[in-house]
Amino acid sequence: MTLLESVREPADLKRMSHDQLGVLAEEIRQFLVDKVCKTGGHLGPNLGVVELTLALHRVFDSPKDALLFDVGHQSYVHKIVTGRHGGFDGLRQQGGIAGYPAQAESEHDLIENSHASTALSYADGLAKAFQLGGGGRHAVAVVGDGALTGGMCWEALNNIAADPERPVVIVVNDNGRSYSPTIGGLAEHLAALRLRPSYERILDGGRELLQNTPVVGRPLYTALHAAKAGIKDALSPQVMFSDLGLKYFGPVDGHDLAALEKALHNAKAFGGPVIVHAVTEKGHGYPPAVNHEADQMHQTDPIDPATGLPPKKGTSWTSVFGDELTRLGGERQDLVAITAAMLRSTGLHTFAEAYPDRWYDVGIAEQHAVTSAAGLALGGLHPVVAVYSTFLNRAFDQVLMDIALHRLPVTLVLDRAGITGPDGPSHHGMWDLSLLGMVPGMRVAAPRDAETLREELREAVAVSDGPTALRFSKGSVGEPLPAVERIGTVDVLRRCASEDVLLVSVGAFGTLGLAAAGRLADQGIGVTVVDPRWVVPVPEELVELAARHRLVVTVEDSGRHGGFGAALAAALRDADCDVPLRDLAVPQRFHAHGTRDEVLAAVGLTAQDVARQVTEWAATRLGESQTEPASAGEASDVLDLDTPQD
Ligand SMILES: Cc1ncc(C[n+]2csc(CCOP(=O)(O)OP(=O)(O)O)c2C)c(N)n1
Ligand SMILES: CC(=O)[C@@H](O)[C@H](O)COP(=O)(O)O
Ligand SMILES: [Mg+2]
Repeated sequence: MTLLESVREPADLKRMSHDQLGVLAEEIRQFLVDKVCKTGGHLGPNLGVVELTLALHRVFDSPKDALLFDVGHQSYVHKIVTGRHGGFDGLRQQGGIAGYPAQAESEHDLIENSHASTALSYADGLAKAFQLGGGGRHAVAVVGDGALTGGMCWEALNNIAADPERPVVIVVNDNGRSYSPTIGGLAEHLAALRLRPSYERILDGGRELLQNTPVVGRPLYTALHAAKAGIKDALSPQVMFSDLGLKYFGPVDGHDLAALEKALHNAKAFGGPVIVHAVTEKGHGYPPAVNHEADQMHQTDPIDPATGLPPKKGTSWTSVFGDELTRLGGERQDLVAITAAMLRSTGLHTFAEAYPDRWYDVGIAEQHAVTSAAGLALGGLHPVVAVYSTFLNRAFDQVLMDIALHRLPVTLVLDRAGITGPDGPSHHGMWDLSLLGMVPGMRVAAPRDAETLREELREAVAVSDGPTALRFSKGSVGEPLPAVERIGTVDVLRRCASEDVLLVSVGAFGTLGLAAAGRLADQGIGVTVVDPRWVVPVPEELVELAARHRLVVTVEDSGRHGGFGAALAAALRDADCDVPLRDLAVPQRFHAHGTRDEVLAAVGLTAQDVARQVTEWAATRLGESQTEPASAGEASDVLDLDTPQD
């Protein structure tokens, strides 16, 4: 049995010698590479926190002490040492362990957030609860240098520092990277500090020598120590942190277990809010990750462990967006781009390479991204803010009150909209339509393929009297879905003369809508399929078209509450139209991880499910005549004109 297999709980770590822990760390690294190369996941971040996590579980007593991981993508080692190493073959897979902490998996997992910059706020709250409960417990938060660029961290620090006895231990895991390299003034401070581990080692060595030198040694050491303190204060955010009332320990080599334990023990004994600054390397110990040119394998698909290379994938929505924005950037000098620490994963890197002065990385700071975009627009520019759909949640008030209230020309590009899959409930982009549908003056487009993405992006940045947004899925963009006709802004994808059933497919669900219509045609049910293209506000010509049908069905990869179907139903009511409408959408609950297709199947959003639902509704709404399946060879009694071959 390997040492890794022998670890069932954190207490097992406390019985190990440092030599054994060194062997264990290497076993864990090999284990992570073996498993995550097969399943995909956050390989780089977790390779960087092996020693740190071992030290944390040796010094503190989880779950009596609360161990919190900001974002939580770097919690695989924590899962390994809390009895879950057997679950890694199913990592991020349906029914398998999550890629983030999960309360249902372990008493050691407290927060499953995955949205960055929240751990310090949880820690502040937990620490207050521990103080009220009689003390003796610590709230320990591991926060990355990237997460530390998020505004909530500074709100929390302000509160944590308010009480000199607040039992909070903040472990800054400083590897110099977010998804993108970490930016900003704080990053500069941390970088200045990062230089110091060697400086500390030199001084430690000098201390040894001088303290053993008779007569002159000790006074000389005292003078040097004073000089060090002066340099340290001048050089470090220790001044910044200590001015905030936080004791600073570090920087500590985040791969030196003994040094980490020493710093954490000092922090634990301090009795008030402290910061331990650990300097780590993302991907540490696995060169394909350390040297990964894009993001040090922040998040990787399944890869060949020997080469670190993933299998070839199709053209992504993200790359279509990035390329078209770069083309637009050559035509429009007023276009500028903003990322929140995710330059490449949102596809903005091509624009950034082409126009180095017209893009901004604001750190993991979506609220600032949106309101600074408002500032750029007030300055006469047209900003394009690219974020993942789920992270826009955080900046809703900024969209509402800083952009829309001023009717500013800002375009939000929401990647990973709809069900994303392996990252689980906090990453499914299922709230953007519900949120943006509430914003006065907001216009939202949902492209169905590469061509409509290019077209709708151009339409969006052409709007100058208010905000616009585009939303598209994670992954490959799929086959072209040509229209047979355009009515206003609405594209007809499949025409049925009977005008019995109108199926409205939103965005990438155009494929789903056409496949369902094909199944229904086989049953003699004629369906016209349309793509609204612009889904907020509901196009008037769509309301008119729907009013002419006997049954309207909408399908959308977004939350049902406040989704497109709900908006179309309201528009039909406002038009005094009582055509029955059925809205098929993502149920308003948290959906566990799995592949995108698995999660969609679990909520009935497949062509088969949609066809079955429509058949049932048609039977009740349209009477028997529409549901008599045309017998083999007999033409169905529904004329399907111009029906494209499926
Ligand atoms: C609000 C929010 N925005 C963006 C992300 C996407 N994201 C996940 S991890 C990450 C980088 C985190 O960097 P850091 O905190 O330094 O941790 P590291 O990966 O370096 O260990 C980002 C941007 C997120 N999870 N939450
Ligand atoms: C933790 C985080 O927010 C991302 O790293 C998340 O894993 C999304 O990754 P993709 O960029 O693969 O969608
Ligand atoms: Mg980092």
